[in-house]
Amino acid sequence: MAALRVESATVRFGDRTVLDDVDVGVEEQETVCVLGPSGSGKSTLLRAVAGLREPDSGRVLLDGADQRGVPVHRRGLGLMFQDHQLFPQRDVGGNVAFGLRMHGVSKQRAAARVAELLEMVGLPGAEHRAIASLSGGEQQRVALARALAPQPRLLMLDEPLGQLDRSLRERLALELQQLFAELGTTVLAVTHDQSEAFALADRVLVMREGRIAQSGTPLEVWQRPASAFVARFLGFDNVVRATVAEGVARTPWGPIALPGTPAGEGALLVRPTGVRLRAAGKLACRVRARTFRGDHVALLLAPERGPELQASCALREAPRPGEAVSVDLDPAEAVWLGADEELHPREGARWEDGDRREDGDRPDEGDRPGS
Ligand SMILES: Nc1ncnc2c1ncn2[C@@H]1O[C@H](COP(=O)(O)OP(=O)(O)OP(=O)(O)O)[C@@H](O)[C@H]1O
Repeated sequence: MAALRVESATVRFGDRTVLDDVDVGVEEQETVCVLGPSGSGKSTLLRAVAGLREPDSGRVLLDGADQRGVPVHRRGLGLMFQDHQLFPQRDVGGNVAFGLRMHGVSKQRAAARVAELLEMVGLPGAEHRAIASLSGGEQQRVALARALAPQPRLLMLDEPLGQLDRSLRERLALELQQLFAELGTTVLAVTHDQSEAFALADRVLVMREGRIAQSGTPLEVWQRPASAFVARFLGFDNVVRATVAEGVARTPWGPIALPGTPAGEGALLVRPTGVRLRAAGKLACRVRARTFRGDHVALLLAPERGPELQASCALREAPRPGEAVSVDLDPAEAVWLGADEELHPREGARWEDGDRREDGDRPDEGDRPGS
């Protein structure tokens, strides 16, 4: 039986439908991450499961039992929400013990459990430290220990690592994944950061305007985004309209062989790794910008025809901004995204012209996993 099942949940605020007939399942010991742009309904879904906002229609089942009318504190959940901050007047131990004492655990047993939990989250012996003396990352660890303390049947995390800088976030995401696996914790987490979701999750749900746009393992979603929306949300910008006939997609960049794809119009993604620099490639381009990403270089190319292209190449062969290059598009790195999607330009595009980003001093440039 699934630990959590959300069936046809709908939540409205006034005449706005914020959660629209959503179905979600989380299996025992599974970590599911809900991902999506701001305002897509992620927190509302979590709040509906927690009982902070009853759905207007549909059901929330925990271990098979309908939770309608069951108050938040009787649902057996561990909550680590942005609006559930630590108690600043209690020390670390007092914060972690809070839920235990509420459940009537004796002082002595609570103290032993607190010590064990602080050890687990990497803060051994921190019981008597003041909350104000902790760094952001340490506070997140204490909040996690507090949520885990009563051994919840479902741990719910809302932007668990949101306040932290990127390198700490990635490290903690990996630590959390290991911890949840060791403890056998069942987790439903919300984040708008795909690298965090992909590091943590057994399965990701991508939300769009109150609905589930895609559900799958991180690898499935990464390899086969279900729509232009999901592809762009993951940071893939090489998405264009194309027409397929006889196994060939006609794109503004030229034809790409897609054997077996049914004829029709739709959206096509070419991954940056599929834009190959060649001595005599079929598509001439000028390099508009480049960014160093550790083990490779991300290029922004202005082709002689069609929209700009993101490309990825090795450090040693990276051309300079302004240089003329030519590319071939590798059909093995092209994904047909289907016919039913209008093409939205992605919000907040990060590219800028010229050489400015060459020094790689902008830490947020590395946040598209694998791109
Ligand atoms: N109590 C409320 N009253 C009215 N509208 C609300 C309320 N709570 C949320 N909304 C609206 O519902 C929509 C979805 O909000 P929600 O917080 O679930 O999105 P989200 O995906 O978690 O966004 P973010 O990543 O910014 O936290 C938003 O447009 C928000 O303004």
